[in-house]
Amino acid sequence: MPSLSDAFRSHPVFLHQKHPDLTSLQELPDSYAWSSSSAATTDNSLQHQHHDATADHRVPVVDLDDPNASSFIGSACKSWGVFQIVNHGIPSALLRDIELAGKALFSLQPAHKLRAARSPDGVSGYGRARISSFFPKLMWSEGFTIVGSPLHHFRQLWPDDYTKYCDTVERYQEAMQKLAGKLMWLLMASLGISKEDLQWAGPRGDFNGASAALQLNSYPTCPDPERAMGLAAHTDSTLLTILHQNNISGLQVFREGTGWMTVPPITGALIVNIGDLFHILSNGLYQSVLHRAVVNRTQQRFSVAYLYGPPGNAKISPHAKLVGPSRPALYRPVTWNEYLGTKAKHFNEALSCVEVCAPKSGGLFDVSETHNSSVQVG
Ligand SMILES: C=C1C[C@]23C[C@H]1CC[C@H]2[C@@]12CCC[C@@](C)(C(=O)O1)[C@H]2[C@@H]3C(=O)O
Ligand SMILES: O=C(O)CCC(=O)C(=O)O
Ligand SMILES: [Fe+2]
Repeated sequence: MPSLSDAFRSHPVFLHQKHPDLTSLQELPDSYAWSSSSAATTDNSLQHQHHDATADHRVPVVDLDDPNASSFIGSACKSWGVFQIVNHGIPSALLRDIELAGKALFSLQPAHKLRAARSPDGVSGYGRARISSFFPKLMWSEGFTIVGSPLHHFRQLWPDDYTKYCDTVERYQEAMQKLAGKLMWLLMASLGISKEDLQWAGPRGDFNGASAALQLNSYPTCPDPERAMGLAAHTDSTLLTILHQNNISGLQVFREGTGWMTVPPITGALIVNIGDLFHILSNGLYQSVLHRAVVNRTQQRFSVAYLYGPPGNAKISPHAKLVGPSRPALYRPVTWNEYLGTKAKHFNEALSCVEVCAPKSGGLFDVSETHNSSVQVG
């Protein structure tokens, strides 16, 4: 069965590995300047959105212990594509431990971190975001991707001390896998899809064989945050992503008609966002949300994304229950690896690459405008 580690073998992404020590820079180098003036007031402004705090303008928060959680999640997905969850069952000590592991990793000396550098055709390891190759400017962040066991890379980083960090990552992966399965069924229930209707979830409906990547992100303090970009606007190529951010804000989601909205940190809450594969599965009913991370002058920010996808051999297509004479299937079947390959080549156009027919502008499910506009540098 193809594994996630094979995804980039035929689509290597070449990024110059030399990473300056961002923490030592007093001024923003031109190679990191996404906008020319710090007084950017256009739509692409990198500044945090100042919005009124009415309920419509806040990312929904769902209590997973609420008996109506599934229908709240359904409405959140239709109108936002993202929501925060509380009472999710992940112990706060585990969230703290994974954050400490990330902090320890990113505070190693630059040359030391490169011992665990990601190779161009590999998926795991230290480096810039994969999407960097699509932009003329560099992002003010560093990342570490883990698929499967971190043992090999962690041994390079901490020859005497790797077991405790491996243990944290394993516990985190296990807890996230369970939570992701639970979220999948809440999402399915909100669409009227039951266990019998989803073959690839396995006979017990536990999504055994599902694949995932764990992405640790660090956003060092930045001397000129209004002109820099932490992580450029993108959608995740996942079914869903579960994100833990430390108590420093920076994540923004794009909302049609409103623009960029900050997702405020809530202690102990996790953020869930819909990815492109769920967008396909739901036949466009739940749209994958465009998001980005901005940086700030005074506090280093960390985030941990659990990028969850189907088993390697599963073909994801619009679910039969969501397809009918008045609603034809909008996307063709794809495996996760095929989709990651398409993303590696076409980035934010990947979703339109798997559309069944050419996008019709102004159509009910036409998201191409949002996705196109995201690649512009402001
Ligand atoms: C399983 C995945 C999903 C990946 C690629 C691969 C491993 C790393 C993931 C991310 C994490 C950071 C944003 C993103 C856009 C990136 O550059 O690397 C993600 C990408 C995707 O969602 O497409
Ligand atoms: O750091 C964040 O808030 C966003 C991270 C993200 O989007 C990702 O890792 O895919
Ligand atoms: Fe993301």
